[in-house]
Amino acid sequence: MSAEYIDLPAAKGARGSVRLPGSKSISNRVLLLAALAEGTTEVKALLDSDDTRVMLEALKQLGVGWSRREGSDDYRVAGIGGVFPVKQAELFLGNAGTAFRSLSAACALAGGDYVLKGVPRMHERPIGDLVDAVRQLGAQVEYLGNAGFPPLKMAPAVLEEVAEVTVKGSVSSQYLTGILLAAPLLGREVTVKVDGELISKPYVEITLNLMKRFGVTVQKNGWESFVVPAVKYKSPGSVEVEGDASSASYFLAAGAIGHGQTRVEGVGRNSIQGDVRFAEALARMGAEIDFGANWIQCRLGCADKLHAIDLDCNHIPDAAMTLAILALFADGTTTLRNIASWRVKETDRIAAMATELRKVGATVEEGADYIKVTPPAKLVANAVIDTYDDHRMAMCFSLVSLGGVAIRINDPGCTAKTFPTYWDVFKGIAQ
Ligand SMILES: O=C(O)C1=C[C@@H](OP(=O)(O)O)[C@@H](O)[C@H](O)C1
Ligand SMILES: C=C(OP(=O)(O)O)C(=O)O
Repeated sequence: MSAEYIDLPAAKGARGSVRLPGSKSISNRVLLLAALAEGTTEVKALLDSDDTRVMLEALKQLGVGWSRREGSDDYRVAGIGGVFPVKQAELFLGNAGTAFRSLSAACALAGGDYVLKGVPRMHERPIGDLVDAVRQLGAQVEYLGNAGFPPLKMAPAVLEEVAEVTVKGSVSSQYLTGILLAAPLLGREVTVKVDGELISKPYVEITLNLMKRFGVTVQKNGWESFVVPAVKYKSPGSVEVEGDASSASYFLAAGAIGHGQTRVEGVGRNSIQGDVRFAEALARMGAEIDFGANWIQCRLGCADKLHAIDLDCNHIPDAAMTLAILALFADGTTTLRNIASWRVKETDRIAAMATELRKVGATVEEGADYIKVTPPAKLVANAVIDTYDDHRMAMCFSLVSLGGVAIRINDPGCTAKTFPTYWDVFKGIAQ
């Protein structure tokens, strides 16, 4: 979608069932694991979006063969069983944190000359903690722009026989994920220690779960250290990607805001994604939630308003943005805490959320790591929302229309990062 804006009419409600696109976090991890593994992997229901496209393209440039089954989101990846065969490449990774951080670690240990770059915003997203960690292993990494940020230039690592590496966990969990995913390339046991409090922990659970499916069982000692054995990745044959739990949050919230009943299919009780716990927060706000093995359903039930909540959202940083919108429909002030990482994502999400929520009439207080949202007596109609090239800002603010006011969303095409078909799917549930 290349339109400058989309006008969403005031909707009376929301109802319906949505099949979710594939999980971004699972898709990009599985692609890298399948690439590094011995054997061929059939990857089913991969997310088709900007973030996975840059990952697929980068793997191709690094010499990994893959093909897509025509007319489907199913892929066959021919694992290389070790390090990348192409020893020189310049990779463009857009604004995909999951691709940038994991490929940085893998390329740094892969014995080649690589340059990794992205869009201007990616060059403002920190990566110093990951670079510091791979350097302990002997990686030769240089900053091409500002120290601590992409783009990065890598020369063949002079691998040292160190048995331990320490990574900081307080800015992004993706650095730890990157080191864990790449560690089996070392061919020896290595202990990865976490320095300081680790944020976004459920994403590391996804990493460990998928590494195990590819034959590498990491020994986890609390959240302090992880022992990665000297075992090579082996393809499990086939992997089916779950629906995206962060994308699910918009449709579940729609059911509550729109006083209807909505259902998402593709994630459920058995999900390995931490963002399914968004449903718990929604239940605390008064919505009725039902879980099946592979679906989640939401309705507001007899409550006519949602309850305000005060919640530590560190475990659900992405879906927590949807809670900030739900706060517009609550009976008091909602506080979302421990979300400092919002400031270094697609945009400064705390600032962006505060600015745009004020446009629809909310009273908002922001701090370094929290946001407090007090709803207006009446939502302002016809607000024009800026989205800051942040897919979640666009998807979040679409929900305001379900509260019975028209809204304009600028640059709706930015949802392509994780959900290119979002607007059609959204129109399908808005009444
Ligand atoms: O590992 C992952 O797949 C992700 C981790 C989270 O980032 P942080 O660890 O930087 O919070 C999350 O926000 C991002 O969308 C996906
Ligand atoms: C933070 C996000 O993305 P990334 O994987 O680029 O960090 C996100 O999708 O909300």
